[in-house]
Amino acid sequence: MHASLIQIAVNSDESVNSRRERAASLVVAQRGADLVVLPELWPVGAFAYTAFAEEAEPLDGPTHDVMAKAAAEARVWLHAGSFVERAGDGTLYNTSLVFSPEGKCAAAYRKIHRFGFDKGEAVMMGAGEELVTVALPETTLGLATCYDLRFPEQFRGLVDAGAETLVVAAGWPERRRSHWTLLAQARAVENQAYVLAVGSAGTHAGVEQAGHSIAVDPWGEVLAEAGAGEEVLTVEFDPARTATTRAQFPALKDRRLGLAAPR
Ligand SMILES: O=C(O)CCC(=O)C(=O)O
Repeated sequence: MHASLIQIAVNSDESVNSRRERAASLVVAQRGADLVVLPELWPVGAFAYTAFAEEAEPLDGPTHDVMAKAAAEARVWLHAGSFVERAGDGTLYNTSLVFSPEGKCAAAYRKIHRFGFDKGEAVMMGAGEELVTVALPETTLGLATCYDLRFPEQFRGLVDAGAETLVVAAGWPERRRSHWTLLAQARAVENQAYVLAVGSAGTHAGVEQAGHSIAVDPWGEVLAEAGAGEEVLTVEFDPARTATTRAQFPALKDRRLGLAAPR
């Protein structure tokens, strides 16, 4: 399988419309890939909290339409990263969309773990309540967004639901880049799954983005890693290796669930 991870730059001096058009061109240029992935909240910027309400869109808004068209034009499966969704009741969500090569929306995932503690996304957005997997012809994707990467139970839940390739769309800050790389490898090793973790580049709202998108195999080996700037990271991988790794080193079968609480 050939995946293209689009580490787009999200800088404050570019408009949302311009970046949307640029992202679409980058997707279309990946024709020939099987899967293309964009990062978290790339239209507005993951830390541009003050613009969230103004740039919020319905599920079938401009980002949906532009990305559906780009997926169909490129004939690829497209994880279009996330955007600020305004639901029917007015609640904002950090929502990722996945499109088929025909441009049909195959899945929507609302970020489960909101970042910011007592500010930003954590107080401005609603939390997703559902795990989301997407069955591609070659592999089943399990979806996660940025801060979710710190919560192994979400990934185990995705594996229990059949995920073989874990896709993380992020807007991870440079300040904690060492955590990003370490956690991406940890999620791959403990779940014996591919991890495709896609961050953004650039600086917005005063927060420098880490870049360093990374593809990790089910043994925890790094297959490819981007630098800090805008870049399309391409990676070839054999999806069957998830099953062979799990069969040859069957640690997932040794899980002990339902242990007694300490006395
Ligand atoms: O967990 C982190 O260090 C970064 C999380 C984050 O930036 C986010 O979820 O938007």
